[in-house]
Amino acid sequence: MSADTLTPETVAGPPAAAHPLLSVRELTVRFRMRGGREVAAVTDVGLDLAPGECLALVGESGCGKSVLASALLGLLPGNAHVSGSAVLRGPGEADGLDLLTADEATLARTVRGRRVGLVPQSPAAHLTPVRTVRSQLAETVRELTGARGEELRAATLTAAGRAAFPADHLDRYPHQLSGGLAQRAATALALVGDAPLLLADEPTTGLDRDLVDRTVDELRAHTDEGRGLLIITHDLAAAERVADRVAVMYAGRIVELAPAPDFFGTPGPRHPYARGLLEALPERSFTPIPGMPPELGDLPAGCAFAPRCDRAADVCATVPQLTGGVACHRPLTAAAGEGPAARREGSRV
Ligand SMILES: Nc1ncnc2c1ncn2[C@@H]1O[C@H](COP(=O)(O)OP(=O)(O)OP(=O)(O)O)[C@@H](O)[C@H]1O
Ligand code: NI
Repeated sequence: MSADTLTPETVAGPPAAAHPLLSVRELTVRFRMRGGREVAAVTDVGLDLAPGECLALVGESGCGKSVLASALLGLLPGNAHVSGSAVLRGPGEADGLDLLTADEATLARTVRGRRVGLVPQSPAAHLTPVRTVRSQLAETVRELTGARGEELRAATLTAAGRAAFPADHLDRYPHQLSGGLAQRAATALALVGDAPLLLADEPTTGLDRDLVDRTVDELRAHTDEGRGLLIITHDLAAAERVADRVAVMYAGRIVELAPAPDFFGTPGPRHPYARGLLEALPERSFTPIPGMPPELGDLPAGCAFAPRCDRAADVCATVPQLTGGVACHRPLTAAAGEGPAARREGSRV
């Protein structure tokens, strides 16, 4: 394209940046409990996922990661109130489909398993108890690819192999599987349709390190040819291995969104909570974050992390917005020698 054909839109970036695969805006999920109490599971979440990108969503237990994934698939229970938007776009599709307002028939027929795949957090609960893994896998392969006969048998074996599910266990029923094998069966099922967007919720629970690496590498391979991967994980080493960007969630909000090399390397995390998560790792300073996450039904006013934060000040009495990739009034700066890289060098010399 010559310079004189450039419009403000083309100057702003390539088409991939202009049309992300997934655009989430102001996603909020509240559960209405008996007695009128509300649980703010997800608050004002915004993020984009580009074609071919892997985003890792990390954060302590109960911070809203799985609720976010369930919202994208229309799988929340009836007492959930959802607002905001989550637009999924096919290649070259400018408008896309808002997953939050799509009707159940659309979600069931065209979204779940086809446009959006899910590796569920509790695989045992998602496998059909009365059927063998082979039968469940074959049915999914047949439905999503149309394969029949010998082709179907071979494709079923290939699907099992992608998630390192051993062929000699295919005739077992879910209750005959260990947690790790059930996890691999669920991963195999989720990979079958090569869905443009894959949500993997704790896909490596119960796996040893070799299998963790193999599983996340296979999930990462899913992003070839412009597919996207949102991986929810407690395993920061796995996130570092496969993610392009990291989103850190705390008490229902995204508090940091950063390129993975910046986050895990230099300058390191900028939100004090994100730094705390990294520093809690045994291979870092092995120091837990003091205190406990707040109750989502009873959030403090202002920054929800302030009661646990060694940098909290008066300004933290208001909720910080996510600007420039961090939602903190007093973010860490590498220049001040506060990043984890600087701390590590200081403590190990
Ligand atoms: N059906 C529901 N009704 C009421 N509250 C719910 C419901 N489902 C989830 N929650 C609440 O929403 C919050 C977020 O839960 P979520 O499962 O998303 O956490 P998570 O970040 O995935 O944690 P983990 O890492 O343990 O899987 C929790 O406090 C949970 O109690
Ligand atoms: Ni979860």
